[in-house]
Amino acid sequence: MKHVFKYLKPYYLHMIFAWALMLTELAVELMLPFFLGKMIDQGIVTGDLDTIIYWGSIMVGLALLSFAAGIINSFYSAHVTFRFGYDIRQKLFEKVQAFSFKNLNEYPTSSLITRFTNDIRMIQNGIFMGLRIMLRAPLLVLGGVIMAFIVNWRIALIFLVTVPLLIGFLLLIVKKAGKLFGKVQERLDNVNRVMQENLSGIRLIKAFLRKKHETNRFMGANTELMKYTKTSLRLIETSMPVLLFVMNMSLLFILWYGNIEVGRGNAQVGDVAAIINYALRVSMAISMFGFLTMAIARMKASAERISNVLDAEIDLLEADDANDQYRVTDGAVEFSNVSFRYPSLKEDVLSELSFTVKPKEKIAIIGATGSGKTSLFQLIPRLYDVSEGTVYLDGHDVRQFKMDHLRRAIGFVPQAPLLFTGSIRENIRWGKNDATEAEIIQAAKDAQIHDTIADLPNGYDTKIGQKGVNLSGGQKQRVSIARALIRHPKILMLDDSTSALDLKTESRLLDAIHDYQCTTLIVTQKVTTAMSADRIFLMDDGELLDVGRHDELMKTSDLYRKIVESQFGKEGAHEL
Ligand SMILES: Nc1ncnc2c1ncn2[C@@H]1O[C@H](COP(=O)(O)OP(=O)(O)OP(=O)(O)O)[C@@H](O)[C@H]1O
Repeated sequence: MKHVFKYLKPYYLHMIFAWALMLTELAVELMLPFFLGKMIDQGIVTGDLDTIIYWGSIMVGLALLSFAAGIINSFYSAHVTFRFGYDIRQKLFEKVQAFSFKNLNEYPTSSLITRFTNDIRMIQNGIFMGLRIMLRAPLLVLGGVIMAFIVNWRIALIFLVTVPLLIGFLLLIVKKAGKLFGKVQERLDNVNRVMQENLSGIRLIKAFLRKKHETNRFMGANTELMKYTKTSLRLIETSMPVLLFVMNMSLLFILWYGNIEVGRGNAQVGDVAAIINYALRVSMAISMFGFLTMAIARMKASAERISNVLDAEIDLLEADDANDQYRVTDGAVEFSNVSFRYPSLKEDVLSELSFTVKPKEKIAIIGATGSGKTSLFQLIPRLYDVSEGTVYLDGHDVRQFKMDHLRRAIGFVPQAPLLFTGSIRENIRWGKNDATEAEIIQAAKDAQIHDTIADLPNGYDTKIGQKGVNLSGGQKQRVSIARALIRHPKILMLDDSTSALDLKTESRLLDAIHDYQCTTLIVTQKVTTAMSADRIFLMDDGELLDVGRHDELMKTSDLYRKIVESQFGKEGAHEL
C-alpha cells in the first residue's frame, strides 16, 4: 500500500499548506465555544452590551478567517487529489504496458479497468478527505475534550466515558468494513468482466439468441455486487444510531450535572453552554467517522489492489547483460531443444523442438488446432520465454537482445486482427511511426488492401470504429498485414492471418511478401498456402512431427496426406 502513497511525495508542500489551513479552521472551531461562554458570563448574564459586541466581533472575525481557510484548503486538497490521480494513472498505465503475457493472464482486462477507474477514484476520495476532515475530525475530538476540561473539568469528566466508548466501537467497524469493501471491489470486477464480454460479443449473443442467458449471468454478478455493497453499507449505517444515542445521553448528562454544579457554585451558566457546544462538535466529529470509516476502508482496499499491479513482478525482463550490439540482420531462426509450458499449466505445450530456418526462407506451419503453432510463434519475439532450450536469431539467444532491437526486427500478425480506433492510415502507420504516405500506400498495396481502401469514400482517412467494426474480417486481416509489412521486418510471422482471403488474393499477397526478402513464417490451416512455402513444418501435439516440401510430405507423412485429403478429397489430393 505504501507503494501507492509514495506518489504523493511531489505534493507534500501543498499538503502541508492544506493541513496548516485545516488547523486554522480547527483552532477557530475550538475557540468559538470558549468565547461564547465568555460572552454569556461577562456580557449576557450581566447585561453589558459593550462586552457582548467585543466578544461578538472577535467571533465574527474568527468565523471569517475560518471560512477563508476552508475555501483555500479545499482548493489545495482538490489540486493534490487530481494531480495524484493523474500521476498514478500514468504509472499504472506504464506498468501495464510493460506487462508480460503471463502478467496479463493474472490481471484480466476488466479487473485492470476497475483499478484504473473505480479504485483510483476511491483513493482520491480518501486523500481529499484526508486533507479536509480525516485529521481534523480526530483533532477536533481531542481539542474539544481538552477545551472542555479547561472550561470546567468536573462537567467535562463525562467525555472520558463517551469518547473512548465511541472510538473503540468505530475501530471495530473499520476493521470489519475494510474486509467487506475489498470483497465489494472484487464483485465490481466481476460485473465489469461480464459487461465487457457482453458488449464485445453483443452481435454473437443476438445471433445465438443468448440474450436471456447473458442477462441472467449479468444479474448474477450484479446481485452479488449489491449483496456485498448492502452488507458493508449496513455495517456503516448501524454505527449511526449508536453514535446518536451515546451523543444525546451525554448532552442530557451535561445539562443535568451542569445544573447541579451551577447550583453548587462550581460552574457558571456560560461554562455549561460552552461544554454543550464542545460536546456537540465532538459528537459531530465522531459521527463523521462513519463516512471516514467508509472512505478509509475503501481507500485501503483500493490502494492494495493498485499496489498489487504496481508491485507485480514482470517476469519477461530485458537481461542485465543484454548486448546492445546484437541486431537481427539476416533473419535466421533456430530452435534448440525448446520446450514450453504456460505458467498456468502443468504440462508442456511444446516439447523439445529443434529446427533451423535459413534467412529469407518461407516456412508454413501446419497442424491441428491446439497443436502449439501459436505458442511456437510467441517464443520468437519473446512474448513468452522458453521453459527449456534456446531460441536463436542470427545465432544469438533471443534473451540476449535488447527488447527493442529484437521486436523491431519482427513483423507479427496475430490470429485475431486487432485494429485501433482511428483512421486506416493511422492503423497502418502504427507499425512504423515515421512512415511516409508513399510507404503506407506501398504496404497497403502489398497487403492487397489498397484498392479496397481507395474505394472507400474517405480512403485512407476512413475511421475504423472500436476494433474496426466497419471492415470485414478479411479486410481487417489485410490492414494488420500492411501494418506488419511497413516495418520491413527481417522476420515476418503470420499467425493464420490469411484465413479469410480467397485463393487469388492470398497468392498475390504471398508473391508481394516474397519481394520483402524477409524470413517468413506462416501458420496456416490451408494446404494451398502451405504448398507455396519452401518447407512445411507439420506439428502435432506440441511436437514437430515432420519437415519437408509438399511433395515430400505427401510421400512420407500419413498425417499430412490426411490433412490434404480432408481439404481436396482423395482424388484431388493426388492431382495437386
Ligand atoms: N495463454 C494460455 N494459457 C494456458 N494455455 C494455453 C494458452 N494459450 C494456449 N494454451 C494451450 O496451449 C496449447 C497450444 O495452443 P496454441 O494456441 O499454441 O495452438 P495452435 O496450434 O496455435 O491452435 P490454433 O490452430 O487453434 O490456433 C493448447 O492446448 C492451448 O489450450
